[in-house]
Amino acid sequence: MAQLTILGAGSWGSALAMVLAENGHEVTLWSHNEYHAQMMQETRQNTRYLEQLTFPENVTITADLATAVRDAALINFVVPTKAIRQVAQQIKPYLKDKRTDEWPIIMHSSKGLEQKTYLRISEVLTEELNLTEEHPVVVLSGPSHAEEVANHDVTAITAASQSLEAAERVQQYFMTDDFRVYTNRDVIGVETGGALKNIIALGAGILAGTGYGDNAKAALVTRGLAEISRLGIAVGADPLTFMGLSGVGDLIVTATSSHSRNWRAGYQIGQGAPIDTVEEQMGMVVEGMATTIAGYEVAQKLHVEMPITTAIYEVITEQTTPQAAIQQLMRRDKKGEVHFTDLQSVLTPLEQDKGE
Ligand SMILES: NC(=O)c1ccc[n+]([C@@H]2O[C@H](COP(=O)([O-])OP(=O)(O)OC[C@H]3O[C@@H](n4cnc5c(N)ncnc54)[C@H](O)[C@@H]3O)[C@@H](O)[C@H]2O)c1
Ligand SMILES: O=P(O)(O)OC[C@H](O)CO
Repeated sequence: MAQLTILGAGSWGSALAMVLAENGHEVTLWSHNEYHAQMMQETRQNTRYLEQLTFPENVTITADLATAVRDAALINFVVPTKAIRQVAQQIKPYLKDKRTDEWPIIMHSSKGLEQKTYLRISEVLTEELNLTEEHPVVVLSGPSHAEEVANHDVTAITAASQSLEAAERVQQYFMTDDFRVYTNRDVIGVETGGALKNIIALGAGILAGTGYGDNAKAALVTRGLAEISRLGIAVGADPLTFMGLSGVGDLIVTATSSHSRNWRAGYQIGQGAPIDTVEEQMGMVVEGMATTIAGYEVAQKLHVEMPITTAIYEVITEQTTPQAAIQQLMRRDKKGEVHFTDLQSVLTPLEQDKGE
């Protein structure tokens, strides 16, 4: 059985460590917080982030990066997006030599876009770890609340990589009777779907907190998916990916569930909580706040129309209220719903670019 490492001992890192351990692998779970690591190693619980889980014996918890990384066959980054680059820089000295040693699979299971650069997480990892086409990143993404995975509820998820072989190895490591993994080649689509759905989940929480009902939620999720697809296609995603687990699947699970931290943060905003306190009060990462800013800025830069994202951006930057933002959205110019021909008009220039 393989030696596999998870970097980040929050709710998702802990749930994924459990999945791998239940498959018989030797798992090392790294926390950047020494006290937290020691408590988890002693009590075999992660009461701070995922209290229902008991770590199997074959999970070792450490705060020592060298121990975590040195002999790993797989290194899975599961830290908040804002910490990805820094953690990648920290592990660099302990990685094997790509030219001579067996190189570990580098993967991540986080969901976001880097602030200011708007890079996807796989791009940040590729940049920092000098990855090549021979060793591309694998992305694990899809509808998956850590709490439900910890409870052995049924989950289906996607492992995406430019290397089908690497994606299949990840599929093999993670797949259990209640954790089903599909492979996918569209890294751009899988990552943009996973990141941008957090914006819409935040919006769904805002709607619910403001008192709107199911019609509004369905409108938001459906038109939100149109926006996610539009931006995703503009950066090179396969449109069909947004119909899959990491697209509409993740949007449903996040925008319709009170398990979602993004939804809950939005709900508090809708209820009138001061915006600057919401993330801190949650005590866990709420990727949707930073992703809304990055998503809004990149849409502006690429001239992609994203009215819902813009409305949520204006609410969280306190330029407008949820009620005024919703009214503004409803009073936009009359539109037709997107048809296949519209999609073609987006795709054709992109296809031509690829051919040149
Ligand atoms: N929780 C879920 O259900 C779930 C499911 C799928 C994907 N994700 C994604 O996984 C990522 C991690 O989320 P989570 O739910 O585990 O978050 P969390 O808030 O539960 O835990 C975050 C972890 O990251 C650590 N951390 C914070 N700053 C750090 C830093 N600078 N360096 C190293 N570690 C740091 C924290 O100590 C904590 O252990 C996010 O991108 C999230 O969107 C979460
Ligand atoms: O709790 P959230 O909102 O961070 O969402 C968790 C996962 O991304 C759902 O797939």
